[in-house]
Amino acid sequence: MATMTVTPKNKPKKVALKGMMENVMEQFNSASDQIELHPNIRKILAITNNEIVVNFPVKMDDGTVEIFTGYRVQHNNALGPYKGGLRYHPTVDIDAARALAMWMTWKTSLAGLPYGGGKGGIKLDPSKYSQAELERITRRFTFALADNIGPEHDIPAPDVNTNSQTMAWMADTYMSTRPPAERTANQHVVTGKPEGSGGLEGRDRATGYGVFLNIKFWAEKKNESLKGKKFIVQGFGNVGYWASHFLEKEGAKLVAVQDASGSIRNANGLKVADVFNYAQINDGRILGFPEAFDLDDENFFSTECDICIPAALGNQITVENAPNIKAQLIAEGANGPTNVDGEKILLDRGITIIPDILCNSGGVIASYFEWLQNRNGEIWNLDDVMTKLDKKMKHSFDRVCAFAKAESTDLRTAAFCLAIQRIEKAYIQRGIFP
Ligand SMILES: NC(=O)C1=CN([C@@H]2O[C@H](COP(=O)(O)OP(=O)(O)OC[C@H]3O[C@@H](n4cnc5c(N)ncnc54)[C@H](O)[C@@H]3O)[C@@H](O)[C@H]2O)C=CC1
Ligand SMILES: O=C(O)CCC(=O)C(=O)O
Repeated sequence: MATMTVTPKNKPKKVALKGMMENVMEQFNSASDQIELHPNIRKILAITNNEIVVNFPVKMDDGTVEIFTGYRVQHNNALGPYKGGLRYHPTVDIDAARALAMWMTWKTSLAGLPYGGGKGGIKLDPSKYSQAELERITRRFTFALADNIGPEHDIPAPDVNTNSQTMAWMADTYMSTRPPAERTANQHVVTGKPEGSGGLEGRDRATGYGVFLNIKFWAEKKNESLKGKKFIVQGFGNVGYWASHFLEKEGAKLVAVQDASGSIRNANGLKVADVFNYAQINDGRILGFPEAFDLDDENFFSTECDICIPAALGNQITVENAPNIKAQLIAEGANGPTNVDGEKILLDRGITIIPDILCNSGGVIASYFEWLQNRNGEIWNLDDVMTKLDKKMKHSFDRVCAFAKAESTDLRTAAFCLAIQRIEKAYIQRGIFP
């Protein structure tokens, strides 16, 4: 099934992206204290390597010119090229890009990939632009970034409101800036491309599948079945939809969904494919789905359920709603959906959180497979992709759980410790910081 076209919210909702940098720094500092990170390496990892901000003009359909601001933050490349998505959203700014780039560094490190971390995007509301305008915006942005990205330097991918079409435009524009003999050899400048243009079969579902796998591993550890478990999902785009799809296949029941248009619920279960199909013909919005009741956005997270999957934006679970969450498990599909203060409340209440850098790492792992496929001139099949993904995710899950148990700490701190330790080791091995 294709990735749904998603339009951003059209009504006010609390989205406090401002605190994302403070959150990721608190998480980093607490893990660094725990592992007694080398002070020099701590200094390096606490800041971003490069921050690229570009203002570029684009001609609109009506002939006027609009200026857009795009960002690419390259946090760290000690383990390999910068890697991470590009987001098109009104909340994109330098602070959000910095925080998201840092999370990418920890995510790629934890997953054992030969990558560092980067992230970026354009501050814009894509619902206000035609497809032709979005294509021109993407191509101008890529052209503006061209000297700062590259298949062995910085490799963007899809994120909120970007998809395989966006990546195809980016690859095409980037390749056109290279000398003729090098053009097609550069298609792995981005991952998440359409399958006909170097993309990997399975990259579309990889993040949601990875979220599902983490939930399955958690249930197996508790000797519980997912059959009949109730779950709620915030964000019904690429990640939220696919996570729901795989959970439903395993017998779990979707009981509430929230997207940018609003929230819906049905305690008897919402059919994932029906909600998806409804949104497809409704500008990507779930609100108004006939077999559901509307739900106040404020009450979404307090819906009765076993599993809660935030798969939209950052800072969604906070001190305001954490006390009312009913789920036993938060599986973070989004990046930074739980802020540090909200997390303390959840942990005190005995709720397990599978942290973003572990839970949603299926996407970047599949991106790595796509990059290898392009680099080696291969075409991988879906079965191989899913099997390899499964194996890698299980390995990460087990390592994080084992570390958390051995150190009597929570899963996020464990994931951060493992991720930072791998980077520390690389710096030390190079002999730069005796
Ligand atoms: N696409 C990928 O492969 C990966 C995505 N992620 C993260 O997962 C999250 C979702 O990404 P995608 O599914 O790719 O994006 P998407 O653009 O496909 O979907 C985003 C969804 O969030 C909803 N949304 C937006 N604002 C909202 C709000 N204020 N309240 C409730 N819902 C809202 C949208 O309506 C849409 O349903 C992001 O945090 C992203 O960084 C993480 C790893 C990989
Ligand atoms: O696939 C990728 O390279 C990165 C995806 C991403 O942006 C993320 O994991 O947050």
